[in-house]
Amino acid sequence: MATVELSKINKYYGDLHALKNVSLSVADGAFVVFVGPSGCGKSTLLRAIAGLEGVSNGTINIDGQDVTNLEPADRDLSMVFQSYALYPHMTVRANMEFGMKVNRIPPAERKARIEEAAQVLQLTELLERKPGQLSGGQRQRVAIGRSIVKNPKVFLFDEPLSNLDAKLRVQMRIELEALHKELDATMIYVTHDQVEAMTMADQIVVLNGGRIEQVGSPMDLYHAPATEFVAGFIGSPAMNIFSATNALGADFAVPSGTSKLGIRPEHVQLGDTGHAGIIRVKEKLGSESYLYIMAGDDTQIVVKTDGEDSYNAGDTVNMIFRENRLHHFDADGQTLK
Ligand SMILES: Nc1ncnc2c1ncn2[C@@H]1O[C@H](COP(=O)(O)OP(=O)(O)OP(=O)(O)O)[C@@H](O)[C@H]1O
Repeated sequence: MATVELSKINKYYGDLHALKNVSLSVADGAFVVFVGPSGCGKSTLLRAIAGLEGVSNGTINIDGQDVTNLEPADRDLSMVFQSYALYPHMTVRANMEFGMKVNRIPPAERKARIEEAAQVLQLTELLERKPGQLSGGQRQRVAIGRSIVKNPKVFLFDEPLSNLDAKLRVQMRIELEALHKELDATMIYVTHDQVEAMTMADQIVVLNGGRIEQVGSPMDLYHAPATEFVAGFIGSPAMNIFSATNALGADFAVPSGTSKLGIRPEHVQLGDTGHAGIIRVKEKLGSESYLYIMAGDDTQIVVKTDGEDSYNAGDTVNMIFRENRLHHFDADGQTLK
């Protein structure tokens, strides 16, 4: 277990400024998730912590030690990749043992660690199989097992669940959360799936264009996004964001300097009075539905309803906005307090 401290990290790939002055403190035992759109620098930042990628300037401390110029193998961390990166010709046991052999862990200790990890990850029956004889989820568990047996100070995960089908992804997500509690380990996890971020993280780090946009607990980010970008990125379906000066926005009393307004789909209700709109599309998800409503001025508002509602595409409806749930953004995309 360990803390991770990043201080003013910059990374250039030629002219491309991929990481811009990134500073971050990861607490001992925290589960921190990096999210952001494709190309925002998530993987680069994780690989920089791992030592797989050098930084142009700035420092990385793990457990109080400056590791900025250390080789990956000397940083005492382990990384689980999207591709699992298992050795196909080796059994599960040999895959898990390999790193420990390199680190000269004695055989009895290796055996004990493998058996313990196999039990936690339900791999005991599979230890003598080769990766080709395993399902995707089982392979992923082996990749995680290989990390656990190394007993690292910090676990790094680079989109480890994105090759799994939806059901298995949810299962593995829950297993990883349980594992985090059981090991009490510091974990840093990269994903572009904001549901994974919301459900797994103690702290979410939202990256945008190589910069940290906001750091906070999932609920902080959901309820108090610091910027329009975070407001639009966290939450599914996304927050409705519309101009403060169009026909819809002009109806609200807003703080001076407000350029745009935002409201989450569950904070708009349908009733007998309110802003009129026409339902363009209704998406039925079973337990809930999303109504895509045209509210004039080309403003589309998404409203979340329960799965039992009787609205249909083409219906005219009235929307009631819960004004205490409105978010106000200035012209620079900053949230107005
Ligand atoms: N080896 C490299 N050489 C040059 N540019 C790179 C290299 N690796 C990444 N980049 C660029 O750096 C930026 C950040 O890339 P990075 O892979 O960290 O993004 P990401 O947020 O992980 O994206 P994704 O979700 O698509 O994996 C991108 O513009 C990318 O094209």
